[in-house]
Amino acid sequence: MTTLPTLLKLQHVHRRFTMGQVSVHVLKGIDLEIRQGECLAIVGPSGSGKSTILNLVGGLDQPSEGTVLYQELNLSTANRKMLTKYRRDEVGFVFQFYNLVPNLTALENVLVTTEISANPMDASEALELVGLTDRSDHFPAQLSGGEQQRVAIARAIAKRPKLLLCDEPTGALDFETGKTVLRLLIDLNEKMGTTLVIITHNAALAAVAHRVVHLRSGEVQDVVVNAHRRPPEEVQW
Ligand SMILES: Nc1ncnc2c1ncn2[C@@H]1O[C@H](COP(=O)(O)OP(=O)(O)OP(=O)(O)O)[C@@H](O)[C@H]1O
Repeated sequence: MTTLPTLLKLQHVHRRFTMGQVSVHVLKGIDLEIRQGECLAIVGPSGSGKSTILNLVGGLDQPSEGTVLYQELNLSTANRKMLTKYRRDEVGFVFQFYNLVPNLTALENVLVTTEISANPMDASEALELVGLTDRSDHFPAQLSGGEQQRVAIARAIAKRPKLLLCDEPTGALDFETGKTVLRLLIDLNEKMGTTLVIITHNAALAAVAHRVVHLRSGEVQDVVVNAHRRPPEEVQW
């Protein structure tokens, strides 16, 4: 994986949040590269700054200091319009609690994305990729947690993002269902070349990634290349 080109680069990134008199220094000088086509896991204890990094990488937030570069685009200085375009065209998001629209069917939830994307796949094709064609007309409440997460993944990938950002994607699922969802994400990474970033507090999950970033108190402790990646089916947690 070492020869893959860089897709996204964080340089000396700091993030402070100020509330009244109190300032919290959450990210303390992060240097990190995300490479094209890799599966990168970011692990660390609760509060270590994982979601804060994901928000910066996803163009949902900007650093207090330092640079976030997506290819030629400087996300740290980009204006709102540029960030919106970046999120719309380049990034898919998958969250722990799916974030589906409850009164839309599975297909309509995917259409929400495809209708505003430049080069989307058919919403039905995206549902087929996650194995849910027969559930297209079902509402989220009629689907299991794992199925809802698969709809959320279909929604995220339907716009063919270069980068798929997953925040605790299996966090609300039981062990077996979690493995199915993880398998789906790994397949997307391998078959479609989508760059995958998975953040989790569950270190065991990181065995499926090419590289693992260990985060502690807002600093990168180390970045480990997984010499022996495990298929999701073999991961225990
Ligand atoms: N908007 C904000 N305002 C103030 N503090 C914030 C804000 N966002 C995050 N923080 C603080 O930054 C720290 C890191 O939060 P973050 O959500 O990035 O951690 P995390 O590693 O993703 O944790 P978890 O695994 O619990 O989701 C926490 O102490 C949090 O309270």
